Amino acid sequence: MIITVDGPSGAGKGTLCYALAEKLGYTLLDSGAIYRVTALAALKSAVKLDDEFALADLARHLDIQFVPQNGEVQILLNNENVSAQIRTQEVADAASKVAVFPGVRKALLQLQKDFAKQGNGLIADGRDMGMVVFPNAQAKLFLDASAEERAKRRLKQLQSKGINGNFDQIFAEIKERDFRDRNRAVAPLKPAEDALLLDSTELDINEVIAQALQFIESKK
Ligand SMILES: Nc1ncnc2c1ncn2[C@@H]1O[C@H](COP(=O)(O)OP(=O)(O)OP(=O)(O)O)[C@@H](O)[C@H]1O
Ligand SMILES: Nc1ccn([C@@H]2O[C@H](COP(=O)(O)O)[C@@H](O)[C@H]2O)c(=O)n1
Repeated sequence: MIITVDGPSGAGKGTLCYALAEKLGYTLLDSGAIYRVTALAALKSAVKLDDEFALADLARHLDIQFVPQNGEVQILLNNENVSAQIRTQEVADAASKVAVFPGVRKALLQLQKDFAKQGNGLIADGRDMGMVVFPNAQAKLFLDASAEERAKRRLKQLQSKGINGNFDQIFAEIKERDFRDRNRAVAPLKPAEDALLLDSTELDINEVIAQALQFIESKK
């Protein structure tokens, strides 16, 4: 079974997908990490973030590995563990810039589809999982939350890591990334017609997981 979870930044997709993968024993595809690694590779090699041709070439030749370790997946770029580096705000912002280019998206498509070949079921987390990468998925979810709630969550997440964040700045960054993700010409962020829309603004994580599991069961 393939389950897709799409939605904007900070809606709780990663948290939900991790829990679903654990509960169901499925493979997890964090497609955002692939865009982040592409962006990091560009930043490291001084490829400009507006050079579609060079970015697509970089994406086609990306040396990326996903290495399971102690229940987590470590992400390697050119054999270097970049799991922490790809989580910075700079890389998130760069990822949403490189993700607008059709050439980049095309170059990364097969890599994402290949995750379904592992055969034990797949939970795919991203922006275009249900619409583009796995249009035939059996269960599609679109997880949303208000931009203000998502910014609050991101601030709390930073504070829990001992990092001081600024709410207004995080709120502005979330809205900017939403705009870019929702308005790009190719694979814009939007729910598939057959997706369950789940607004988590007023739901805690356990309620989101319970509703998602109920929906998945109904699709089995
Ligand atoms: N329903 C919820 N209620 C409160 N906090 C939540 C909820 N879901 C997730 N969170 C928290 O919000 C933060 C962001 O969640 P998460 O990283 O899962 O979002 P995301 O949609 O995967 O974001 P991105 O697309 O940017 O990776 C985390 O700190 C997580 O613990
Ligand atoms: N399927 C996807 C996944 C991600 N993106 C872009 O990457 C950025 C980072 O994603 P995170 O989920 O890790 O925050 C995101 O803002 C998107 O621009 C994408 O286009 N398609």
